[in-house]
Amino acid sequence: MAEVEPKQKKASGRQCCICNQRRAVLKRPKTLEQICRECFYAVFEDEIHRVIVDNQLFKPGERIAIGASGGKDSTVLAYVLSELNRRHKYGLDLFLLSVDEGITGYRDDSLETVKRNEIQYGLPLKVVSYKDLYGWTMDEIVKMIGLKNNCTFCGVFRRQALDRGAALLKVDKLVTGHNADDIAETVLLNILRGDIARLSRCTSITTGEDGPIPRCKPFKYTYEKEIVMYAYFKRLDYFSTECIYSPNAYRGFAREFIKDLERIRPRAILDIIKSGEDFRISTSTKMPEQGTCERCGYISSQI
Ligand SMILES: Nc1ncnc2c1ncn2[C@@H]1O[C@H](COP(=O)(O)OP(=O)(O)OP(=O)(O)O)[C@@H](O)[C@H]1O
Repeated sequence: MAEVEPKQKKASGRQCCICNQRRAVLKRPKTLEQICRECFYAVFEDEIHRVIVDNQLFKPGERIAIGASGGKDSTVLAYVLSELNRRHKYGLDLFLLSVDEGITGYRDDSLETVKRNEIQYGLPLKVVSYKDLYGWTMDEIVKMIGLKNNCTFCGVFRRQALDRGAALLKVDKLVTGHNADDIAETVLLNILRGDIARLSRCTSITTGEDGPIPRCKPFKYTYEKEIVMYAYFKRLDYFSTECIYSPNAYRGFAREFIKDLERIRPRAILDIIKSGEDFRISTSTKMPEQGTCERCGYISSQI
C-alpha cells in the first residue's frame, strides 16, 4: 500500500467546530476549519453527494465506468462512489475501467493496485491496452520517437482507449478522478495559451454528451489535498508514483503557482474555476471545428 502522509497543519487541541464534541485532529484544507476525523469524512462525502445530485450526474439503473488508474484520485473516487451508491441508493452498476499504456515500472505497478481494488470494493474490472488496440505500447513508441511530446500523444490515445473500453462494457457514462486543482490548472493553461475552445469546455462537469459516451467529473469541486487526506485516513490502497516519461513542465509551473495561491487563500482554486466558467465567448469569435480522423473516423484532436 502506498501511503503518503498529507502535509497538514495540526489542529491545536480544540474541539471540532462542526460537532462540538470530539477533539479536532485536522485543519480542513478547503475551509481551514478545525475538525475531527468523523466530521471530515462526512463533509467530504456529503459535498460529493451534493455535486452528484445538484448536477444530475446519474440516473437510476445506469451503468457507470470509473476510469481507474490506481492513483489517489481514481481510487478515492471508486471508494466514495460505491459508498454513496449504497448509502443513497443511486441504483448504479459500477465498473472499474483501466487503460494499460504499456509503461514498464509505472502502469504495470499501478494496475496491480487496481486489481486489488477490484476485490476490495467488489467492482468488476476491465483492462484495455494500447498494445491490443493500437499494436504499440508507450515503451515501444518512446523507444522509436524519443522523449518528445509523449504526454500529448499518450493523452489522445488514452481518451480513445477509455471510450473503446467503455463501449465494450456497454456503460452509459464514464467518470474520471479529475479534481478541482486539475481543473483550475487547465483553466489557467487554456488562458495562457489563448485556447478559448478548450477554456469553454474544461470547466464543464459533464462533457461529450453528443459523443459516444459522456464523461463526468464528480470531483470538480474536491481539493487534491483533501483527497490525499481522505485516502490516508481511510488507509486506501493506491499507487503514488509519477509517470516515468516527460513530466509536463509547463503544467508543473501552473500547478506550483496555484499551490502558492492556495497557501495564501484556499478559495483561490474555486475562484479560478468560477472565472473559467464565467468567461463568455463573443459570438463573432471564430471557433475551431471538431474534425474526425480520416483513417479511423474517431474524433481528431486540434493539435
Ligand atoms: N490509465 C488509466 N486508466 C483509466 N483511467 C485513467 C488512466 N489514467 C488516467 N485515468 C483517469 O483520468 C483521471 C485523471 O488522470 P491524471 O493522469 O490526470 O491522473 P491523476 O490526477 O494523478 O489521477 P489519479 O490519482 O487517479 O491517477 C484519473 O483520475 C482517472 O480517472
